[in-house]
Amino acid sequence: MSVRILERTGAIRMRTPFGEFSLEAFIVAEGASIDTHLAVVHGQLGDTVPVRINSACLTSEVFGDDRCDCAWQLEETLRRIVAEGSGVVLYHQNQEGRGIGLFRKIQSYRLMSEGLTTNEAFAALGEPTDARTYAAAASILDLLGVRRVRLISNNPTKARALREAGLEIVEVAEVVGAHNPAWRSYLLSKAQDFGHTITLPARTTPVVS
Ligand SMILES: Nc1nc2c(ncn2[C@@H]2O[C@H](COP(=O)(O)OP(=O)(O)OP(=O)(O)O)[C@@H](O)[C@H]2O)c(=O)[nH]1
Ligand SMILES: [Zn+2]
Repeated sequence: MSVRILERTGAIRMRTPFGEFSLEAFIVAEGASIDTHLAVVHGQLGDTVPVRINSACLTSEVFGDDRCDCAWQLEETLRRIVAEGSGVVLYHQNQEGRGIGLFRKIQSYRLMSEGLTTNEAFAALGEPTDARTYAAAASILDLLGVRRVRLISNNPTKARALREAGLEIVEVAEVVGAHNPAWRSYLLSKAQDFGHTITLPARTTPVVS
């Protein structure tokens, strides 16, 4: 589907607990949909650029809901980018709930609290399990002059989409919140049901004396 960037704001400066970033908003048309996307940039972008494509997860990022590691992934990415000196986060607010939107995502959580798996919940709602596309991300990267990417992600679909759009992916770096037991079943479900590359340490069995 063809993507057109209709408008861009120009960058503003953001000072965050992780460091300084510039932030720019873009209005992007993709087929019939028109959405706002953000590019968050740190430092002078080099030849190979650390990049994360981040789908909104309001429950985690605003309220700290502990069912998923989304807020931690975003924060960890910002920390890594600052440590490395430069990089880009593309933040897609319209991709909440893997593209089904906030209302439908909460409905899917409700169904999951009644015992359905993630996939069963999407099926019950008549939604595709992952409605996201990454053409807007590729177009914004192009505008920013990014050609070679070190992708910070566990999702092989994101890497494939950027490659198909003509970007060179030199590495895919996992970003897995393996340290928090609360996220374990979420991460296992992503690896099993969505084919994500997620390395988890084996669960240690408590020694009973
Ligand atoms: N509907 C629904 N959406 C979920 C569920 N769990 C996570 N999400 C959404 O999935 C998206 C996760 O986005 P990303 O952080 O880009 O994650 P990803 O596609 O797994 O890829 P990486 O994090 O890059 O490895 C967010 O939009 C969440 O709101 C769920 O159980 N149901
Ligand atoms: Zn989440």
